[in-house]
Amino acid sequence: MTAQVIDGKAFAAKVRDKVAGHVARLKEENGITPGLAVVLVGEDPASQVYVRSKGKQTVEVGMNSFEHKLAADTAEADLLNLIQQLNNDPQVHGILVQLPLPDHLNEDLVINSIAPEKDVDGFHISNVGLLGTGQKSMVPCTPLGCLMMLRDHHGSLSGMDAVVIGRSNIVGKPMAQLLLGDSCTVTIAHSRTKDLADVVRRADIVVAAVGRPEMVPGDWIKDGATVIDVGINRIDAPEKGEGKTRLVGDVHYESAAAVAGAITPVPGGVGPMTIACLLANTVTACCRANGLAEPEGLTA
Ligand SMILES: NC(=O)C1=CN([C@@H]2O[C@H](COP(=O)(O)OP(=O)(O)OC[C@H]3O[C@@H](n4cnc5c(N)ncnc54)[C@H](OP(=O)(O)O)[C@@H]3O)[C@@H](O)[C@H]2O)C=CC1
Ligand SMILES: Nc1nc(=O)c2c([nH]1)NC[C@@H]1CN(c3ccc(C(=O)N[C@@H](CCC(=O)O)C(=O)O)cc3)C=[N+]21
Repeated sequence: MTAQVIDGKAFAAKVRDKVAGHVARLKEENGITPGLAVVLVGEDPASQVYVRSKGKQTVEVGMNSFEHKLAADTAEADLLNLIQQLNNDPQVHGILVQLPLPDHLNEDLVINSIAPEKDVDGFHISNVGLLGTGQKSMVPCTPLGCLMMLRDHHGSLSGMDAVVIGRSNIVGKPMAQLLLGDSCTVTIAHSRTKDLADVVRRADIVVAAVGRPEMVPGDWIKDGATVIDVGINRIDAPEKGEGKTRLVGDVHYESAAAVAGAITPVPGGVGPMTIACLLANTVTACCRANGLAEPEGLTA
């Protein structure tokens, strides 16, 4: 089977259009402009690229973007103070603290200091608990984007065998919760999993979120399975010229695309959906904060 390519870039553009429509209505009918605050600590080049891209897309859909860039050696108390200010600022409906944080900062403490209703990443312990118990929450952007693409492709996911490779708090675990919520039979694999190849071969849906370039080969994929590749790995690309690099996923794309039913590419798959879902979560947060009806089709 040759896989259908799931075009995350095109899907993300549609999600952003919907978001822009809701933003326009909020402005016109309610006089409210949704606002997203992004906090970046330090100068990690990849993080700087993501933050710039988020800011640009936030403005493009008509929302306010507030960027806070702090020095790498910022004291924890100063960061917590800034978050407190943003929590209290009625212009700010969503807060994102870019991860990873420098080592001297306690990531859990920082994330849990964000007001849960403004936690558009869905990383706060309240949101994690709400998601785990099937209650209304803020859903982490990357897994939400994956779920939207899966639902769009399959309609119902009920009864499907899903394998999530990776158990991080930001991707693997919430992804597994969402798939369970849609009645998949879910397996979570990780670095201690025995016979990973055999586990993956049983899956109708494979979500790879590991951070190891091209570690999942095509011969692990069941014929016709749907493959969602979350990995973003920059590797050397001497074929493009000296010192050049390129992005690859956690799945070996060519061999997997030869057997899968559908597959997301890297780049142009999950990545763009992550940012689109961040914007969607910000509109959702804004509507909830103002007691307005939630936008349809933008939440889990
Ligand atoms: N597209 C997007 O929007 C986003 C992409 N990413 C990308 O997704 C990938 C994963 O990110 P993240 O979840 O933060 O990563 P983490 O490093 O936090 O987690 C990686 C997971 O993979 C598991 N793992 C590591 N090695 C193996 C192995 N050999 N076999 C099976 N499992 C293994 C680890 O297991 P264990 O727990 O046992 O150590 C861990 O659970 C990265 O490439 C990241 O860049 C991340 C966020 C957003
Ligand atoms: N608090 C927090 N929330 C996050 O959601 C978060 C984070 N911290 N830290 C880092 C990871 C990573 N992440 C990505 C977002 C978009 C792309 C993306 O748009 N990728 C493009 C390619 C971009 C490029 O060319 O480098 C694509 O896949 O097509 C990738 C990765 C969000 N993360």
